Amino acid sequence: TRTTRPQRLLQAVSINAVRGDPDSVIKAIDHFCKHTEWAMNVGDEKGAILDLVVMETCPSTVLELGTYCGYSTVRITRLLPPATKLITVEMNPEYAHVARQVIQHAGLQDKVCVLEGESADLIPKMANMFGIQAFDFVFLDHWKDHYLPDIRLLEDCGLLAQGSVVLADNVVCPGAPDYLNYVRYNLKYSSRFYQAHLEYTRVLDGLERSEYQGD
Ligand SMILES: O=C(NCCCCCn1ccnc1)c1cc(-c2ccc(F)cc2)cc(O)c1O
Ligand SMILES: [Mg+2]
Repeated sequence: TRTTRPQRLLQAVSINAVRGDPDSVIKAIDHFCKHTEWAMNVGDEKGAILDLVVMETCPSTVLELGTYCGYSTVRITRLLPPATKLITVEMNPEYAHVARQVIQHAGLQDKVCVLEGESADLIPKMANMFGIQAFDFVFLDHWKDHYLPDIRLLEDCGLLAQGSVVLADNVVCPGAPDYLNYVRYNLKYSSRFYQAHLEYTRVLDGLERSEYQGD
């Protein structure tokens, strides 16, 4: 049977990227998506904004919702100091399997935990599972209609603290209008928009950075 797009992306990584070198993994995926086959990674343009927000946040606990093939997982984790941990949630087992191999190729497997399952089921268990209080940085890149319910769930589970930064991909395309309305007009958040383009295209898109102001 035909291979899947994530499997073809992984093959491009295993052929073109240097084991243990996260930047070569990122470059191999971007090259594959620009020249061979589009895939829904955050990409290089929005990825550079993601890098800046991560670096200015200096997080010690990170949550990503929506792993896909692990591109943004590698982008974020390569910037984290040694003692930090990144938890990433993927409900599609096939995506999760490819992501683990991409993350391993980058040599970052010891700093990443790929959780398979629904974010709504997993979020309430995270404090106990990992012995954490709050996440310093959250990257939203899963189903766009789950952004709002999941940020509310993170609040209700006490997993956001004053200064926690939530960065959301695709707030223009495909869009997350209910989420944008919530973070922009709710006094619990200080929010700003970063205009960019849909990965590997000229279609308008952007990221929304929302800082939790505390309860
Ligand atoms: O749907 C997206 N991501 C979620 C994938 C499934 C997540 C599963 N999951 C993981 C955890 N819980 C649930 C997405 C889509 C597009 C896009 C844009 C234009 C277009 F024409 C087609 C597609 C671009 C992105 O950047 C995206 O992120
Ligand atoms: Mg996305």
